[in-house]
Amino acid sequence: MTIRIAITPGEPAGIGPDLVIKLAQKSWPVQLVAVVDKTILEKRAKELGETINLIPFDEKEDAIVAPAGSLFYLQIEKGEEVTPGKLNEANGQYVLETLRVASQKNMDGTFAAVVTGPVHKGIINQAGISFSGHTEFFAQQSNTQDVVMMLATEGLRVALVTTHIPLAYVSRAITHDRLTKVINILNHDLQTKFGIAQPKILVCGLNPHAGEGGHLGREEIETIEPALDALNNQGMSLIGPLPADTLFQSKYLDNADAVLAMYHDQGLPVLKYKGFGNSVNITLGLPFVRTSVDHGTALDLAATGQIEVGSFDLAIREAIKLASKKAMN
Ligand SMILES: NC(=O)c1ccc[n+]([C@@H]2O[C@H](COP(=O)([O-])OP(=O)(O)OC[C@H]3O[C@@H](n4cnc5c(N)ncnc54)[C@H](O)[C@@H]3O)[C@@H](O)[C@H]2O)c1
Ligand SMILES: N[C@H](C(=O)O)[C@H](O)COP(=O)(O)O
Repeated sequence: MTIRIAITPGEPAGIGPDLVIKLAQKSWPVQLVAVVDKTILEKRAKELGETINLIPFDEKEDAIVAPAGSLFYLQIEKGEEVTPGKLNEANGQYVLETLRVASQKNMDGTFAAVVTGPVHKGIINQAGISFSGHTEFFAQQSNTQDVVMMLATEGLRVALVTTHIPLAYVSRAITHDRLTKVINILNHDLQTKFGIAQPKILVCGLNPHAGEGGHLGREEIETIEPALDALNNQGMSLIGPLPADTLFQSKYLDNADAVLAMYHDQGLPVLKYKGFGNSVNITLGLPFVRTSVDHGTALDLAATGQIEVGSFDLAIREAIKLASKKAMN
């Protein structure tokens, strides 16, 4: 059976439409369906000097693969005309609607996965909608209490305890309960989605030098160590809390399956330094498969043709892999 995957191009003034147009130039072994206002893709294709044949998606028909240069689309009306590189809050609601529809149609089984292009969190908030990221939005849409953001590149996986919150809130968000839930999801998904029987997870401390025995912060002693001890006693292989500044070296990473960072900019700069443009963002713990790019809207490059498509390509390939595995179980 042919798998169907939803694609949301994200912020229309950014490079999301360009990515979709470029990747539709090749053939895929699944039915890709862009959840989009088709006029955005038509206009951007013209600006890029590319051609794309857009086919209306009918969910009642059997899933079929589109030939190279063609792409199925599910129409969502945009707010206003799009100028490449220029954010317009009048399209904030449109962007969210593409995500809402993709989420709902993953929940009802129409699609086997969703691959998201980059959105601009700021402009959605400026449109009056509180939004911190796809990860949190899809969790809310699917009524999932706890999900985990994990980015992966060749040789490194980094998952996060906290995601899109101000640094000032991080310490109080790292609780025994949150750590336990995140680690359970990470451990479970490494086993079931990535086939690792006994995942080895390196866990970062929060403070410099993992708190230096309590002299540079006490979260390690009071919260992180007790949570890791309890989970290790249940049979997990968690190592830490380790100083985050020295754990990203092959001595530790070669024997590990993932690193768990306490906050966004503790783990992701390392991951992106190693593999920016060749990494994928995977949401663990959701009831459906969701992957995404490792980069943002790159407003400066919209409609220039100067973009790298590696991360989006990888995000689609990873979604196909994960959705195929899920379909077989
Ligand atoms: N998956 C997502 O939705 C996602 C991910 C990261 C950032 N963002 C959002 O994107 C917006 C802009 O963020 P930013 O400026 O920090 O990061 P960015 O990734 O948009 O840009 C950082 C730099 O990388 C370059 N770049 C990014 N993607 C590229 C590509 N595919 N090919 C070539 N060059 C590329 C840009 O030109 C820029 O110089 C923010 O609103 C942020 O929240 C969204
Ligand atoms: N934290 C992600 C990154 O730095 O690549 C990015 O902001 C996207 O997050 P969502 O998938 O939750 O939108």
